[in-house]
Amino acid sequence: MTDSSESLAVRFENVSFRYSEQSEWIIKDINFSITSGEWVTIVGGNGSGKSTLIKIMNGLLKPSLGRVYVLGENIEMENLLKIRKCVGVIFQNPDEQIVGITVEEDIAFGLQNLMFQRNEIISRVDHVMSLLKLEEFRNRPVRTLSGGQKQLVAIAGILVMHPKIIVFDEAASMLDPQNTANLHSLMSDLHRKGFTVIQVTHDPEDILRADRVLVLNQGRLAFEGDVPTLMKQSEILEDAHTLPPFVVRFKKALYRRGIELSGGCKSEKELAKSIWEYISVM
Ligand SMILES: Nc1ncnc2c1ncn2[C@@H]1O[C@H](COP(=O)(O)OP(=O)(O)OP(=O)(O)O)[C@@H](O)[C@H]1O
Repeated sequence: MTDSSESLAVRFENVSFRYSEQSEWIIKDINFSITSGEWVTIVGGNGSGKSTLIKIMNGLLKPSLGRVYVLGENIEMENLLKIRKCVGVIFQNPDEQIVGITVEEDIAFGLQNLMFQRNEIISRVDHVMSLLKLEEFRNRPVRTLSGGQKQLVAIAGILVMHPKIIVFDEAASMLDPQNTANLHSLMSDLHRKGFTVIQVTHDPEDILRADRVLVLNQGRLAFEGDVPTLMKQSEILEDAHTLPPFVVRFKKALYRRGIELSGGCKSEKELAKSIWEYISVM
């Protein structure tokens, strides 16, 4: 069955999920849409259902109730392979995604499985290796790499498949600051090129990069909207065991001390400008 609005990357319609008929509901009657090309960040406390939601999104789990559409198509058994090709997910633990012996073999695995031409495989693998600065590891056995290096290999293995929707499920959790910054710039690059980027994160600063944010609280969708709207209701984040970004906490702390800053505070630069304007008229 096909949904008419193919400009939507993902649509959840009244989706509920539980792992077995006897167990508790993990996802509770969730509705949302993600437009193609959007950057959506999903936050929420531990166990709030973020990874479960992602697994439903790429067909790894079937919703217990409701419907899920990816690029206009309802996820069904018959189109699972197609859906998984469209939605590339980079999970938190790279060991779950590593399949080849050497780095090069691991990255090429998905393409080989789908019988891509040898020249195409070589060109795509070379491209992602250079993008993620993995060339020096080309012939290394993956098991000899560090956690962070394995994570980069897992990311390469997804990017090489050219998915239209790329999900980063706490993908930076094993990366050092340098590689985290590289990953953020890669995500921005993918977003600029028109890919749909979905990020699951516990880092409050990531919220500010998103076009839109979904907040999960114990399996319910507590908020769906843009960053400025969420920042005006940052208690939604706190209720969902998630810290608001530093600039919001700082602005609030000043407010409690009687200092009310005007202007937006989407970045530290904007915050500094608002403080400058405040003290300039004192
Ligand atoms: N395979 C499973 N079988 C049964 N329950 C599960 C399974 N996987 C997850 N759960 C439960 O589902 C709930 C949501 O888990 P999920 O991993 O989706 O949360 P999360 O928001 O991604 O958490 P975190 O931030 O800690 O990674 C948790 O209570 C978890 O114990």
